[in-house]
Amino acid sequence: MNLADSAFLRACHRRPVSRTPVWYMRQAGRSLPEYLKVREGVPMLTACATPDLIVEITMQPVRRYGVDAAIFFSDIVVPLKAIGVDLDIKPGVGPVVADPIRDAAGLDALRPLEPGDVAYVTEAIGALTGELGGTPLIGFAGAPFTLGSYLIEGGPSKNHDRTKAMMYGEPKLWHALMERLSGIVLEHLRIQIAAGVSAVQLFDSWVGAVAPDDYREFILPHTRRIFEGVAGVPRIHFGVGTGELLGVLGEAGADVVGVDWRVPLDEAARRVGPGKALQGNLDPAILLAPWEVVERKAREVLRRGSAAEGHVFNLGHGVLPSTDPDQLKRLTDLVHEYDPAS
Ligand SMILES: Cc1c2[nH]c(c1CCC(=O)O)Cc1[nH]c(c(CCC(=O)O)c1C)Cc1[nH]c(c(CCC(=O)O)c1C)Cc1[nH]c(c(C)c1CCC(=O)O)C2
Repeated sequence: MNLADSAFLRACHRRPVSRTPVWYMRQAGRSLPEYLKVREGVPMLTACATPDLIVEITMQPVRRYGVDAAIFFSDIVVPLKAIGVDLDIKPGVGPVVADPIRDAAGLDALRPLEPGDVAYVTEAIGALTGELGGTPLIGFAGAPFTLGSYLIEGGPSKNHDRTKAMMYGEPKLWHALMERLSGIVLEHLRIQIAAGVSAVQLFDSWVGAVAPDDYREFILPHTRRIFEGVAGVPRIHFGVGTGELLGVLGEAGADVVGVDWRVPLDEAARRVGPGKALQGNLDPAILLAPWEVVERKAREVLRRGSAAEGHVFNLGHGVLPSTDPDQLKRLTDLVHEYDPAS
């Protein structure tokens, strides 16, 4: 099948589809026994820099579930590690940064990214596009706010206090940091597109912590620059807890807006405005409930999703590690059996 005819790319472009496309954030990972097996004894960031492992892990959920898109196996901190930022991913914790950025001198750690820094990414994407055939591959990057939060806080954070303190208290430093990160993110996405990905997703996972006016002032110019720089493939923009931000996210320039489970998709379509497809939004925790509950809730997502100009079925955030893979397989089949014209 021709890639451009894939249900996923058609839905991103708001064209009619014969079935609703589906993939899952974090579809590759700890809920899969075959993932745990190949990751045995291999640190996360080592796996992310090893083309054979990247290819195998990216393919695992495609083989098992028959999803309509693959997502490149990596992490949002990979480009930062690649330019020499001293960080690690601690199991059960997340990214931890050795020297958090707190002042202008800290910006020196962020030099521009060059293709040679992530040659393993280019190599793995080349191999994957061959293996995937007609299944699109999604490239991704973390957005400047979410990456900035890890760099400023030094690790995962509940309230992003230091991040906001810099944003409100030192706006010049904040914008300088966002500018450096935008440059790195933009280059990382361009490298992935040049290597052959069919779509890109910008993960601004923690941006729901910010009010709409502050998003417009402190973040929007930077996300706009990124999306303008990668026109040519569908651009997906995702964050958690963004119900109040959906309107302003719609202004950032993506083709598809990812929605978490807190806002039903028909309401999200109204908030985002015309000219966008939506992606989402089953609560990942629902997959821990009996199948009958999953089925009822998934049908509700599909029904409400039909109010959007295009709908890519997904969870409202990543697959939880304790998810039974059989539930995801059944869910994938259910979405495929649903008639989007009904
Ligand atoms: C915030 C964020 C991170 N990383 C990412 C985000 C944005 C998406 C989101 O909001 O979930 C993005 C990411 N990280 C990973 C992927 C793989 C692709 C996919 O979606 O299948 C993607 C898209 C692999 C991973 N990234 C990570 C794992 C688990 C580590 C492991 O398996 O050893 C995987 C499979 C580690 C990681 N990296 C990060 C966290 C919070 C964690 C979890 C820490 C933990 O609980 O163990 C930072």
